[in-house]
Amino acid sequence: MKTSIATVSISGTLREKLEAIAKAGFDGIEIFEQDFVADSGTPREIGAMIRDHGLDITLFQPFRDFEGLTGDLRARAFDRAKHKFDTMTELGTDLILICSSTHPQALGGVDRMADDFAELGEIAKGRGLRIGYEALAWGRHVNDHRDAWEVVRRADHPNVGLILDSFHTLGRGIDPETIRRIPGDRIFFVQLADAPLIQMDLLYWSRHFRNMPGEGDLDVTAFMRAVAATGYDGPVSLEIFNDQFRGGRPEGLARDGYRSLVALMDDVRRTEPDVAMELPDLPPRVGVGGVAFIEFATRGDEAKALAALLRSMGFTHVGRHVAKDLDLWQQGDIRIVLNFETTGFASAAYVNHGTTICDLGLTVDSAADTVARAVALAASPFRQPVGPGELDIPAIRGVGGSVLHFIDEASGLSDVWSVEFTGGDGPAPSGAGLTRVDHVAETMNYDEMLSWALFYTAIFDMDRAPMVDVIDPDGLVRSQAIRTPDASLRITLNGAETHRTLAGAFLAESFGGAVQHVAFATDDILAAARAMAEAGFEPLPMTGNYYEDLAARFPLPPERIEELKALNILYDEDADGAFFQFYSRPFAGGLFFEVVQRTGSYDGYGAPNAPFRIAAQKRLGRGRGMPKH
Ligand SMILES: O=C(O)c1ccc(O)c(O)c1
Ligand SMILES: [Mg+2]
Repeated sequence: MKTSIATVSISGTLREKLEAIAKAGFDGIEIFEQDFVADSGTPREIGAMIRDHGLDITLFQPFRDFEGLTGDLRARAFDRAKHKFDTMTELGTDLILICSSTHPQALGGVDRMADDFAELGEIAKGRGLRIGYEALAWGRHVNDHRDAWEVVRRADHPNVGLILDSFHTLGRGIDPETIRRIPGDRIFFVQLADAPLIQMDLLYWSRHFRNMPGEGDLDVTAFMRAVAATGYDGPVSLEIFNDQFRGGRPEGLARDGYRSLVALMDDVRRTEPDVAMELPDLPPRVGVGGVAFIEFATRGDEAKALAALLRSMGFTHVGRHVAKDLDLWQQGDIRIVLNFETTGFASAAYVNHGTTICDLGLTVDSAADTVARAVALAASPFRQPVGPGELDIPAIRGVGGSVLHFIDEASGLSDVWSVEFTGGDGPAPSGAGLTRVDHVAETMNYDEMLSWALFYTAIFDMDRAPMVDVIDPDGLVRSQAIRTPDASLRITLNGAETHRTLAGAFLAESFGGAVQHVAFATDDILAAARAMAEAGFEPLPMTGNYYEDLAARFPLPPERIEELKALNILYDEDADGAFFQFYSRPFAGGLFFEVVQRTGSYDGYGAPNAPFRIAAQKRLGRGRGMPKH
């Protein structure tokens, strides 16, 4: 299998696109006519430039409105095609994509169209070229790959084959299993794209909303499994038309494309074991047991305020690092590391962002496999010199340049607390009854959300929940939750579109994406809130109106509402269960903590409460220079 990507999928000039595509590791490109026409080089020079980047030209496209015409129009279509054949020869590519006609005068009739293709196939053959026919989902007479295949089958010419595009098949709701019946050697090319499920005109949806496989809602894996089962062994190529990508960074897009393609082909290989595929070996998606630790880079007054906040939430300062300036705090299964070092990675994070969560530790099945899979999927490994007495804990780069460390039992890495910390191996203090990390919320620019969702779901065994809109009084924040099947790890990605939202202001102040809040789980939120109040914790104050509204929305007994109000606890429920949550006040530029209790199988994050939480936080400001505790 050769990997390929259409030049339309990436932003920039043709030269910038080629740099990024080659660097990401693709074998080839589909050259789009527009990219080619806009470049100042001759076809021969452009072909050479592409090959100089180590890339093949897997396809030249698109050629429109060819089949089903009569008289002069038909003759002109053949002349246009011959012209393109000349260009292809100069460029050095042998395959052209002909998409099904949308011409108002094109006639239907499978045999008529087959005759057109047989005739053009013969001309192509004379020049050593091949033509591939793709059904556009909005084609005038042909808009289904089964009909395009019938035209190709009847054309019965060795230089005429079928081109499949996952968008056109899946976007129209056509069962991809129908592909299994097509002989693999009659399929000349395969294009892949995903898309979010949105009700809209097919053409508009296709030209503006496609995204990388795994970033949308189409079953591209089922499509590719069916293709692989035919024995097809030609290029697998991404063809992504997306407005947001047109303005993105070429390198990031090419890397995401490569990541999505390798993850997809790896899934196909695991589910279609008879299919032979040349693909580097990579471990399967990684199972995650939960958050092992959360590390803050912090100093000075902010560090003192953070320690006081942790104490008021029931955490205990249980240990010190044997060699470094690190404190370990614990409650239940939650471990928080405060890193005060003035050299190294955490220090750099502090200098760049102020107090920040610079590192997340995840408990995984195998730390070594996690890094191997992540690196095979183009994630960046992270290394720091290992000091005396320290364990070498595998790590990669995560959101906004932060770090993800991986801890497992098999390699003894879970002993890090007793090995590296004095006092780190005592019994877990129960404190206010916070038991574990419920979720970690990362804030980022809206246009980075797809990329980070892909990062997590490609590397880990995690799935996306539907996107929800969070209404900030000053703009919209989109929120995308991803979680492991057993909810042992939940991450919410919050995409801010303006700097006036709370999330956007945090982004501006922290200079890029980062964890903005961490939610801790408890089995008894009333007891936890009371214990914390006694320890001096100051919750985010909610309004009286909120509780009036709660009484109207839910049939809760008045005493219950009074209890929630007294403790500033927010409430939500759905058909599956109930959700209770309260918040800390913002600290260190907009970070905050949350405490939650889930009952039944409530799986959300209290999105209906978010506008009121955000308004309350905005009333308090972002907590830079907040009074010392
Ligand atoms: O939107 C289009 O016209 C178009 C062109 C070429 C393709 O391969 C395709 O899938 C769509
Ligand atoms: Mg296509």
